[in-house]
Amino acid sequence: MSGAHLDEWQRRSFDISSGNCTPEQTADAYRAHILSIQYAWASSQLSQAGMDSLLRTYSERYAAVLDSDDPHKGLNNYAESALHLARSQRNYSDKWESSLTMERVLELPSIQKMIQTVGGRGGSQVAPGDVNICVGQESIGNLLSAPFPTARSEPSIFKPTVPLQPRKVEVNNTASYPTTTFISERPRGSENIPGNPNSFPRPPARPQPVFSHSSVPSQVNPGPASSTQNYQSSVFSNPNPTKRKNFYNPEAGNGGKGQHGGQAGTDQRGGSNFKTAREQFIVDQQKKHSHQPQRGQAPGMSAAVKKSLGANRPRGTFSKFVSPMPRQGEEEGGVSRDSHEEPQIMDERLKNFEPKIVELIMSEIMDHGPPVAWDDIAGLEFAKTTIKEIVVWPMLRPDIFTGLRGPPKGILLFGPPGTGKTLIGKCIACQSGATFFSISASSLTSKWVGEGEKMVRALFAIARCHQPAVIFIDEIDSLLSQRTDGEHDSSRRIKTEFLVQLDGAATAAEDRILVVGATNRPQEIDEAARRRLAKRLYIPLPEAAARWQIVTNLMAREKNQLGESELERVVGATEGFSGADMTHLCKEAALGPIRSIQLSDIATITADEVRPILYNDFQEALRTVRPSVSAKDLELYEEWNKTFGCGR
Ligand SMILES: Nc1ncnc2c1ncn2[C@@H]1O[C@H](COP(=O)(O)OP(=O)(O)OP(=O)(O)O)[C@@H](O)[C@H]1O
Ligand SMILES: [Mg+2]
Repeated sequence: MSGAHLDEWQRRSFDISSGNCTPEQTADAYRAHILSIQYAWASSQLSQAGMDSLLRTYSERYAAVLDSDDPHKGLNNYAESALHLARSQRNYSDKWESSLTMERVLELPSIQKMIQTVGGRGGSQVAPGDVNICVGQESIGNLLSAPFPTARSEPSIFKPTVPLQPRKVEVNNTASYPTTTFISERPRGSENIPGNPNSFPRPPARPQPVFSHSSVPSQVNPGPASSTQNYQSSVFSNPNPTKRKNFYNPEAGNGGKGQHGGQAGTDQRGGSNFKTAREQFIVDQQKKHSHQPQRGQAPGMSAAVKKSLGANRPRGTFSKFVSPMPRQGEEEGGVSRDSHEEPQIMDERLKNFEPKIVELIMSEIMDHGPPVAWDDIAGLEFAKTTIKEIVVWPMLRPDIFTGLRGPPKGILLFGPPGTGKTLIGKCIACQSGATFFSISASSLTSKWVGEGEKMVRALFAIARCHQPAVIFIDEIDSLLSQRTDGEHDSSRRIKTEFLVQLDGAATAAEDRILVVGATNRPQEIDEAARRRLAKRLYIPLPEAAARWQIVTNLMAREKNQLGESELERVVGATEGFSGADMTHLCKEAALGPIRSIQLSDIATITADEVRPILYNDFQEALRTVRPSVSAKDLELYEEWNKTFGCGR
């Protein structure tokens, strides 16, 4: 380095090390050092290696002073200056401020020209309300360009013979010039916000908005009718009417009054997503109903639509009552019923029932669970055929199932536990297409004396309103067990009411209500009820073919290596098993591959690596799964079937 540079360098270094420098001076000194180093290198007074070394040293020291948050040693101004930089950035959230002021706007050439134009046409007659100037994005251009050429061609507009009233304009008389000017400074983007208070601040003493459609007829001295219309049409000949309206007539969106206000409101809706509360309600209702599930049924089975009727809704103290009544216009027989629910009117036949009870019954309507097809029920061919004959066909062709061919009004499915009685009930619900009520005995028995029989009456009344209907009562023995002397009066009354209703349903030929009861204790059913459940179908334990089908159906969904002969051996080993036992056995066997996995691998093994189900797994499972129906029990069922059953 040159001598001068070195002297300067030394002086600065001395200053820094003296300890008398402020952080600002230290930083300056280091910055000067860095510049000197660069200068020395650029003028070949310093080698590259020396420059690198010195630059690194002094850059670090300089940075240390800048970033140090010790007020005696550092500036700690890095973040500050960054924030300062950030603050300087203009962004859209900054409030936009126009450079136009009240005073300056009058100096604008266009304003001057306008003033001259008006003045040249006898400006003294121009009332304050004739000129409105809005300083904003587009409004000034629109106002200045649109109305005045029109005004020139139709001078009557601006030369009213009757002195004009102070009118619908915001007046700002800051200047001595008689023309009334209203200047509004708006933040950018506020013009599309209806009712935005920023968009048009108005002094309270002047309640009418500028160019308000609704205010024009009432505020302006009418003059010639055509004048008013021309005036308005020229004012609103904006290529973007919606925008203009939003800006000038914030009330339009709120259902502006009067001819123009109404129109503006309509236009605005057309241009935006605004909906009235009623429109929104209708849209919501349509959406809701378009998602309402319909019962699965064959095409053409419109008569057999199952309504959910509120069964999907969670029940609670405050849950809204959904009337189960058929809608107006719905045919009595339910033939033209569709799934579209609308607010329903109370059915005459149900007016005597408490809504609470009706709702409770409606909540018992079987929901549309996973669909069950007839083929999902293994075996039980006789029962299935009979039920189809009694339930499905008469529902489809009520015209030919009349008179003696009329179907029975009551079915009893009885048999050992786990043989598919409830499954058949679900299948009827899915396949018959009738309104399906699934009632458990417990829902009909209430702790309130007298409620139970009301429930039974309401149940049948509602079913009558929703014909064709199937009332499925699982475990019917608990509801219709034999009446004994010692039993409680209320349960006795429920039974009696049930029998009466069952009788009514059975004798009313035109009613299409079918009661299906299921029980595994048929011998406990009251004899009067037994008579009314005329078709008593035995649901026996599955035979070999049915067991085969159950295993095949279940295994089809799993990875397995079960050969034909092995399957046969499984079927042979499960004599006396119910359908539920077979399902249990398959579940147990399916766990075999999982049990064979090492405990250490269970967390990491992929589903594909799990081995298929083998015959061995069934053998293992057969060690733990036993039939749930004893031979003795079976004899009782066989006996009862022989005595009361309708099977062959
Ligand atoms: N015939 C069958 N075909 C296919 N699966 C069956 C059959 N019978 C029973 N199952 C299986 O057993 C399960 C229990 O059947 P379900 O509930 O219908 O028996 P249930 O006769 O109503 O018994 P319970 O008298 O104890 O009420 C069914 O979910 C089904 O998986
Ligand atoms: Mg059952």
